[in-house]
Amino acid sequence: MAANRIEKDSMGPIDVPDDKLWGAQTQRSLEHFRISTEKMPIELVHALALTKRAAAKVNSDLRLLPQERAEAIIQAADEVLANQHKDEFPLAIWQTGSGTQTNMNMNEVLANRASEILGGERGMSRLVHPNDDVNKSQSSNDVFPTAMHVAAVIAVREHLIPQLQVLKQTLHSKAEAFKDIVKIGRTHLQDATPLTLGQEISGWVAMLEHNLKHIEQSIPHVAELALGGTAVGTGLNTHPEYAVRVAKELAELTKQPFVTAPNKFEALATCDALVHGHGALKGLAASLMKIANDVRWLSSGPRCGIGEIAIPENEPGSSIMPGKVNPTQCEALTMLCCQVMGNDVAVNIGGASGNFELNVFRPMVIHNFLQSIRLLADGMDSFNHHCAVGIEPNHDRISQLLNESLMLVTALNTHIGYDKAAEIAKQAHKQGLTLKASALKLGYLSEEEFDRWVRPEEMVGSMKQ
Ligand SMILES: O=C(O)C[C@H](O)C(=O)O
Repeated sequence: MAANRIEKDSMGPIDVPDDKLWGAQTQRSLEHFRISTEKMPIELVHALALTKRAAAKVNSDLRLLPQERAEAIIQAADEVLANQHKDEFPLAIWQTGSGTQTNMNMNEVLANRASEILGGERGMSRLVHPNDDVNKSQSSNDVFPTAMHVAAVIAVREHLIPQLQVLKQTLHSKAEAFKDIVKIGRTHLQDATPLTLGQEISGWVAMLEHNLKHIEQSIPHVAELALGGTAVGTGLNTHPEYAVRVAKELAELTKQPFVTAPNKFEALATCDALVHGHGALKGLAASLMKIANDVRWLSSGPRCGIGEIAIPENEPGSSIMPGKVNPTQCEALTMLCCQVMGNDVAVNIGGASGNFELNVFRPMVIHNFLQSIRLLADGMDSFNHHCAVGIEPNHDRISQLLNESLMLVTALNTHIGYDKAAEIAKQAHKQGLTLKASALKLGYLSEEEFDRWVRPEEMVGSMKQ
């Protein structure tokens, strides 16, 4: 057991383990919110350290904070960014809705560590104050939303978008490689007219292209930062140049397009940017769900399903059925898409529930947002490497199903009319005949006409993928 020291806040003294850098408010939160296992995500902790670093620099430049103290805070923040203090941020997502306790957790850790860097000690005789120095020109109400946006933009641009581009490229190569393979189409889960496998996959690629655009279009709003609004958006206790300077500093530190929010009241009172951004993530989940479902249906079998494509066989599928292999990557991807859609509902309800000057659903919103990004990015990476790259056509099965299909009859519409063509198809289906045999039996056309008119490869149109 580590020894304790006494830390104090406005509520009075409280014991804190001596080996920890956090202070009284972190300790109170730990004791009052023993709720579930979800902790503040590391991406958010890092974004908060970046925000504190930027604020200390700008406060020092504006001569509001002694340079020596600012440098110590910056060094402490850099240590957090280098994961040297990763056990110092133990707080639950399910805490105050403004994120104040996590903001104070960071303020306390940086103040105690900066004090040590300056040759002082941690605890009540520290040389750096959590509120007066580390939190200078700030309120949780502008700091926490800023850290949320910093974490979200970095996660989207550095983790999600690269994986989305890789999967899109893999599917594009498949669409090109399979552009001449004619197969039967399906609508309503019933046989329809033919298309090429390349055309079918090109639809998936176009879906991902649209998803990418929707996600990119959501970034500028998320790149607006609340910092400088302080408690209610008015900027009380800040220098007039602070908001613009601190956003610029964060943009330089992260190489991301951050700007100060033009309206701090909106930035504090809502989570609209993340609601909109998560909407784009939800859209991606909807697309991935359709793609993964199509892949597993097309690869179903191996003997008794559709079986038009083969996918990599990665691991045994069954503990009881020998030799069975399952489309497990599709299953993982569709499951995580469900989770992202659920997260979207939670983000929407949280975003819709702000009151007056502040939205207090923030830890939940950022927890869901970052989880959705991790799920989608890792999920696409896994699906790409262990499934999509290995998709191959099963030529025999594709031509078998194509030639057995009744909807090739659609090509006869323009020659003998819909009604006679329908009669041919229905008779073929009822009597188990091929289309040609049925057509000849009804006497609506000659064998030579059938062969000339019913040509699947000429039914796929000129739609390029
Ligand atoms: O923690 C703060 O800076 C403000 C707090 O969220 C509040 O508005 O009560």
